[in-house]
Amino acid sequence: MSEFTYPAELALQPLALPPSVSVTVPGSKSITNRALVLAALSNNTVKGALRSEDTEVMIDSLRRLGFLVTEDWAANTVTVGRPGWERLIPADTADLWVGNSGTTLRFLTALVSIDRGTYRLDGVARMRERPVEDLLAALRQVGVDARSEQGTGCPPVIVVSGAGWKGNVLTVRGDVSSQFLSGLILAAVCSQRDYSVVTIRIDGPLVSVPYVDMTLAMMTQWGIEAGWEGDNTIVVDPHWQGHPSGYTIEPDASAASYFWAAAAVTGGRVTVSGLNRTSLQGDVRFVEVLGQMGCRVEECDAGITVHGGPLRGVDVDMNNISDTVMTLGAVACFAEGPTTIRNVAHIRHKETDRIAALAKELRKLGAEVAERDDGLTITPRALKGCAVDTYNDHRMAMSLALVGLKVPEVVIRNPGCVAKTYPGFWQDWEKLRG
Ligand SMILES: O=C(O)C1=C[C@@H](OP(=O)(O)O)[C@@H](O)[C@H](O)C1
Ligand SMILES: C=C(OP(=O)(O)O)C(=O)O
Repeated sequence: MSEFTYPAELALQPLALPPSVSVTVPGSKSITNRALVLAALSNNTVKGALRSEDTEVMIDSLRRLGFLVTEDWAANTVTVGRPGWERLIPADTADLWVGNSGTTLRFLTALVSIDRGTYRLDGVARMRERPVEDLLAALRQVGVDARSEQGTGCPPVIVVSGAGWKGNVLTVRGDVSSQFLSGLILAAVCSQRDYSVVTIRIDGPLVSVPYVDMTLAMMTQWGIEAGWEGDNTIVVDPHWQGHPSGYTIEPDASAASYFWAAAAVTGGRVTVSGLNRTSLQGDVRFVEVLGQMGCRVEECDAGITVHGGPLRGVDVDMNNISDTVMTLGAVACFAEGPTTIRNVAHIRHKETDRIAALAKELRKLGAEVAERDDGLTITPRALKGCAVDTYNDHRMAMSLALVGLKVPEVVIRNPGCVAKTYPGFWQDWEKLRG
């Protein structure tokens, strides 16, 4: 992302006045990466796309797979398609670099299995610690030779496919990441010519359910019948019924959480435009947690507005909105009474071990934090500014920025890690000054 440069450390200045602003955040990462895959299979244009490291590795990988991609970032529009109709995946061999993008790794591992070919997917050091074995095991059930190159259950991943999936029934575990299931649903679209449905069963609990619902809702928007059958089975009709002519991406609700939370911690008012509760993104419900803490939440045509006020601690199950755990962790430091976050053990497998990282950095800032396997309890104490580490995790950086709105001398180390999903975050954050 050449447009932005970042210092090694960023010293934050607290706000002089509570903000009273309306902001626009970039397109959703999760919707962009799904839409790029669907566009690649159906020759389509994605509008309002997010440009960030996670979407750039997706676009670069699609090119390496032989898809034709035209980018017009002045209009945030990307067009993707196949050069011919003989193959579903144009290149029969490719080496893909997924950086630290979980969605790119998991969606493309599944996608490349639908055609004959040999593919390798690898990423940064942390990506080599992020699990993918449950997805590989599911692909082996339909005759795909899918394995972790070093036997670690993590990337690098090798996928050797004969001629797509043999069979139409798979079972996948869902307790580590929902992205395995979303990848299989996306790939199922073109996986079969011989069956009328593909059935994917979920073995055990499923985390991050709203992301699976997002995948299914997008399939419907793209003319594919896919949906739940009971609580633990997904059925996909692997035949297109037609495609949209162009597809528009919503603003990113996880990115919006930092701005709504800014209103909460400062007692100000912040509107994030372009989002409402009918969003495809579960993270839009983060505002309900702020509502429980004492904020007033207002939804109108322009977007969702949060009005801050005195905050009280809450006890919440965040399994459905786990990308906002760290946002809430920062807000909790400014509430009356403790906040307990539950049922998010799976966030230990993300860009960093997010439970451990959040506990460590909030303690450095002065909060009292009790860590459990599946979450944490944050008890507010007097805070003092210090240099905080971000663990190369964009959400650590953007969440800790909230503390810097109120507490002097907060310094963010490696602020450039925001580029994973929000390269212009620091510029937009300055808009809180009015
Ligand atoms: O499907 C998706 O787009 C995502 C699913 C979630 O991952 P998990 O299912 O691993 O929790 C979320 O954390 C990630 O940022 C995006
Ligand atoms: C966990 C995240 O991303 P991913 O799993 O797609 O790398 C995230 O954006 O917070």
